[in-house]
Amino acid sequence: MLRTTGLTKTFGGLTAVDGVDFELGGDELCSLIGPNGAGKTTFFNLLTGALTATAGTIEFRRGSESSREDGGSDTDGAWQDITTAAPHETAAMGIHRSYQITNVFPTSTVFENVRIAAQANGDDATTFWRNANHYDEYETEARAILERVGLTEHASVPASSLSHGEKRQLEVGIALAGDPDVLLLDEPNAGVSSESVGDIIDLIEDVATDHAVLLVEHNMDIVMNVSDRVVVLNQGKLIADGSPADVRDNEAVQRAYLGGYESGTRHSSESDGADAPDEESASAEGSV
Ligand SMILES: Nc1ncnc2c1ncn2[C@@H]1O[C@H](COP(=O)(O)OP(=O)(O)OP(=O)(O)O)[C@@H](O)[C@H]1O
Repeated sequence: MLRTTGLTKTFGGLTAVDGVDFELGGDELCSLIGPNGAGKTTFFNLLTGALTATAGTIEFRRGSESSREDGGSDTDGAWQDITTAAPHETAAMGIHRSYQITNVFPTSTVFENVRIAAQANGDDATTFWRNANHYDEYETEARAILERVGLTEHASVPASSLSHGEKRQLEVGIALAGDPDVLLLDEPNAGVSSESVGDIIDLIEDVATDHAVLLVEHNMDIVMNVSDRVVVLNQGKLIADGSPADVRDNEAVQRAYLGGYESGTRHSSESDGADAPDEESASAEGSV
């Protein structure tokens, strides 16, 4: 569905992403882990077109075998080179991300945030005279998404009044409103209270049932439990790619990142909460 070949990004003398070969399958929930500064966010920004690669390629292939059998579009099945695509182009193709830093319209209601996102993705997003039926469709779609992310009862409150964990749920809802094939989730658990972590895990697992998901997450208990596959970046290089158990037992990964990881333990390099202005405290046990 999404693959990179030799993907590289340099900032001056620093190589943040270094020759990464990676492929994400259509039905996969793959976690991207690594120490602070390993290049994970830069890698996300390259995939969405927010940053332009220094070298290497990014390709996207829309639709799985099953969706093609169901009558997918003409471009289904063909790899497209999207290395130089801009963010609005990757979004239009079906690659969406939720942000590590809360990215909602704070004074709009929870419902409006999702409806606006659905409308922005709609066929008539650039048309001044909108079809009233389409408007109804966006409302229906927004309500279905709020139900899915567990925010129906908060639909009419301003987004600013949500707890940090609920804002994370809203961010995933906004990303879903873009009708993505690939969801890039950037630390959806960061800053979420330990009581809310279960909701976030349920949400990640739910969206992974019908989307390809690439998850950046520092909480190893979440990573080990939800992932089909784990890839590890260290100093920009991909140093491991395999099942959660294989990666956990990989010596290079233990040295670079997981040293001493045991289920339910915390480690000093965690970054959770740094971007969390809300009252809820740091994320769950098990962050590294
Ligand atoms: N715009 C930029 N200009 C210069 N250097 C940058 C820029 N963005 C990232 N870097 C550097 O690139 C390296 C990788 O950063 P990146 O944010 O991708 O790491 P990360 O794995 O996401 O880290 P974290 O887990 O802390 O979020 C770091 O050394 C960072 O300082």
